[in-house]
Amino acid sequence: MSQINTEQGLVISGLSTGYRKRNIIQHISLPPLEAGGVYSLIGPNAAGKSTLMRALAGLQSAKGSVSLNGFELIGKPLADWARRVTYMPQTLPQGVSLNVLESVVSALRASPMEGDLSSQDIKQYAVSVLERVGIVDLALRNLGHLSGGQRQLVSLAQVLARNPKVLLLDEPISALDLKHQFRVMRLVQELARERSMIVLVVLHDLSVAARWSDGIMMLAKGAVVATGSPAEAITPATLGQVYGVQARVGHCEQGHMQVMIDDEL
Ligand SMILES: Nc1ncnc2c1ncn2[C@@H]1O[C@H](COP(=O)(O)OP(=O)(O)OP(=O)(O)O)[C@@H](O)[C@H]1O
Repeated sequence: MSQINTEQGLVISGLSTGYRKRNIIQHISLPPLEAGGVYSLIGPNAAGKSTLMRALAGLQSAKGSVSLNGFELIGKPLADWARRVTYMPQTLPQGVSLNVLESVVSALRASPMEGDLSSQDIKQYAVSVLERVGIVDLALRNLGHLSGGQRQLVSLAQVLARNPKVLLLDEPISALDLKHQFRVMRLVQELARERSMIVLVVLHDLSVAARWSDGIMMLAKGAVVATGSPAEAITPATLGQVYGVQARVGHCEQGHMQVMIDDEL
């Protein structure tokens, strides 16, 4: 049996998961993810990022250890995960006949963290979350009538409203324009700090990942290839090995890391 783990943060150790006929994530261990930190999970298509995220949300059976502040989650009922971890999947809500505000309220009502809030309090809180995400003007619009980017912002509001200890975001800015990408990443970082939340986010834009992350986990073929600070994990060598590209890593005038691709290898 596993030892009692007193380590703080989210600790992933010897984790394996996959599908009925195929193991995808192969016995991975990561440095602890700390409260208040934003961590990016990066890697090529089909590396296993979403599979790992679903396992960390308790939505897929897994072996090994996932512990939060010493509480082992593997083997526990979904309710134990849901009290601590909220997951925003890659796919966006479709054709739901709710308006935006109602959809955030119903996400809150479904949340085990709702507590004893009155209906009025829940609604006010939902409005404050829409304000924070910058979409309060969409509050009364039907979800089914929104653009892809607007729906992605609503999904984000739904998960942020639940105020989890661990927030898992699977490609949360894939449908957003440049300004909204920036705004969402800044908001996610601010909320992680304010609420001492652990955020793990899947991103494909490595310059964005480098700019907003406290730590990077680079995954390829279900295994961890590099971890550490953005500068430690994102290098021409790891980019060549994992993505098969000839890349340069530089810095812009403001000092932010920039990843540039020169060619395929
Ligand atoms: N429901 C499923 N049943 C069987 N295999 C699956 C299922 N979902 C994903 N896979 C397989 O698991 C592997 C990892 O997929 P996953 O979606 O985790 O990758 P990813 O890194 O998130 O990719 P992307 O960047 O393209 O979103 C792929 O080979 C995929 O075909």
